[in-house]
Amino acid sequence: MSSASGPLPIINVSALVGPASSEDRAAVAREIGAACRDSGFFYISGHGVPPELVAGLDAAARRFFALPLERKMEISMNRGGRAWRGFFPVGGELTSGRPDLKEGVYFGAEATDDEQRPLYGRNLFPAEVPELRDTVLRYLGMLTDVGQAVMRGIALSLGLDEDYFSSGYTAAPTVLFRMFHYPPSPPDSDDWGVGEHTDYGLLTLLLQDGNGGLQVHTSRGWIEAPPIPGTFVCNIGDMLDRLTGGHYRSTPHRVRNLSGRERLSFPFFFDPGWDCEVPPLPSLPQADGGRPRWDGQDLRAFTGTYGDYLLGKVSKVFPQLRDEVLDQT
Ligand SMILES: O=C(O)CCC(=O)C(=O)O
Ligand SMILES: [Fe+2]
Repeated sequence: MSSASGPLPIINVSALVGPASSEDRAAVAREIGAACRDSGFFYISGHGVPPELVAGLDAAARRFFALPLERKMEISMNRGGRAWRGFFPVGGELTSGRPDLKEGVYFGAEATDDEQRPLYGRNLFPAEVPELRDTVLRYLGMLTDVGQAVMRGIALSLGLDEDYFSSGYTAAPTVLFRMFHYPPSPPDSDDWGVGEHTDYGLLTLLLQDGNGGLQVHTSRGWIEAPPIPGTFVCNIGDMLDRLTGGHYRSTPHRVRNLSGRERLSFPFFFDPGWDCEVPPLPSLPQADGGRPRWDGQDLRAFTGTYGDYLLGKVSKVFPQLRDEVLDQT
């Protein structure tokens, strides 16, 4: 499969993060809207997340992944129960039914054990890398603010009030965070670190190390989304595609690590509240005339809450957790 190197826009979102004039916010919102209608992928700069925090996260994650497998298994996902937190080893996660060439740790907003819903609860942190706890929790807090800021721009770009999401779908957002380690793939490999997929919710904010490997399926074909220091890759998920009747694209992407080095990445998912239904916005007509999606799924046909949607997806990614999660729902 060929993949041209294609430019995705870099959008400075500082006017959405801090105080700014409504003209400056509207200008950023226009850039975001154009990127969402085009490939659904763009880079953000001016987000205000300190480089030391990013460097600290990378260093702590590298320390964790360098541990022997049995140490990492001490925080195995099997121990996270239906909170869906913890470590999974290489081959332990499926994308589109195939095992991925990566290992990782799932985190989310920190909650107590008595929270009564799946995919929510206490995080599992490794005893051997004590600094990971504060680093991850600080990062989650900052990225939640960045997520709200980008959603302000998305609201404005759709002609909505800038607080449309923060006072509704993201008043109590579903926040999930992962750190992934992709061992190097042989140069002739057919296997994917993450197979082709779209993300499930509203926004993904991805931090990747310097090794590259992310590819995005735009209307011009597969293009690379190389790492750009100081930025996050931002892409929109299925719920924003559904809300906008297909105007904003939830675009397929995939990863293969051909760098010959260990690749780390950190996707942060900023999604609607668990109990929210996310029907199409009445102000927008359907965009794509029923064009079939990459996986044949019809996003408009789904009924239920975002929690229902997410559980359906999770049970395909981690079949062994399905019974645990679904039995207790
Ligand atoms: O690791 C990456 O660069 C992307 C990961 C990804 O697409 C995902 O977790 O949804
Ligand atoms: Fe993704």
